[in-house]
Amino acid sequence: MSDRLPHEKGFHVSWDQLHRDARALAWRLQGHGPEGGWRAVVAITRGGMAPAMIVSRELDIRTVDTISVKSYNHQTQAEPVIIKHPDADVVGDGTGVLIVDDLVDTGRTLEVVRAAMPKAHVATVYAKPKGRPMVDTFITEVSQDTWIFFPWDMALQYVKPYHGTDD
Ligand SMILES: O=P(O)(O)OC[C@H]1O[C@H](OP(=O)(O)OP(=O)(O)O)[C@H](O)[C@@H]1O
Ligand code: HPA
Ligand SMILES: [Mg+2]
Repeated sequence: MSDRLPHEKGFHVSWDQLHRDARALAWRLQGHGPEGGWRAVVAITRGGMAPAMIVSRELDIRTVDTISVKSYNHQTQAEPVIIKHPDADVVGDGTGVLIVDDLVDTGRTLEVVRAAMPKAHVATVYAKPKGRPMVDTFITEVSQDTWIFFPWDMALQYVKPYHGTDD
């Protein structure tokens, strides 16, 4: 985690917001594939799976595969390694393939994914400035010192009312 901290700000994303932003991503991608259209979606597990489901539903892409990149060993960042590849028959050199992830931060994950599928189109819902050059299409940019909290990592909880507090 070391080079991902500290984060001054938090950007909290609800399921509803994620759904709308992933739909906006699909809208932006529609009709922008190569000749013949988008052939397949490859989700970067695990965070890319929910956005990939929404994008593939909106664009009616039935072929969906996954790529799994392991970047962290306990809490130490190591060189990212692909521990599960998508089906080679599905992706080929990546032409017409949409790679989907929830966000790009430093861009290290996408670096290895792009190297494996150089001709694929990379789309993320959110992007931070450092990793932005690794993405072809995204929806919302947040600053590098912002931590994005996704709905699968959060729960609704009680918040104390303002009254009765000193300031
Ligand atoms: O641009 P980077 O600095 O490489 O960071 C972005 C990646 O980090 C997170 O995944 P993580 O490796 O934490 O795994 P997860 O998706 O399984 O939560 C996020 O979902 C992106 O895939
Ligand atoms: O801002 C973030 N939020 C959640 N997971 C992440 N992985 C890298 N950066 C982030
Ligand atoms: Mg991830």
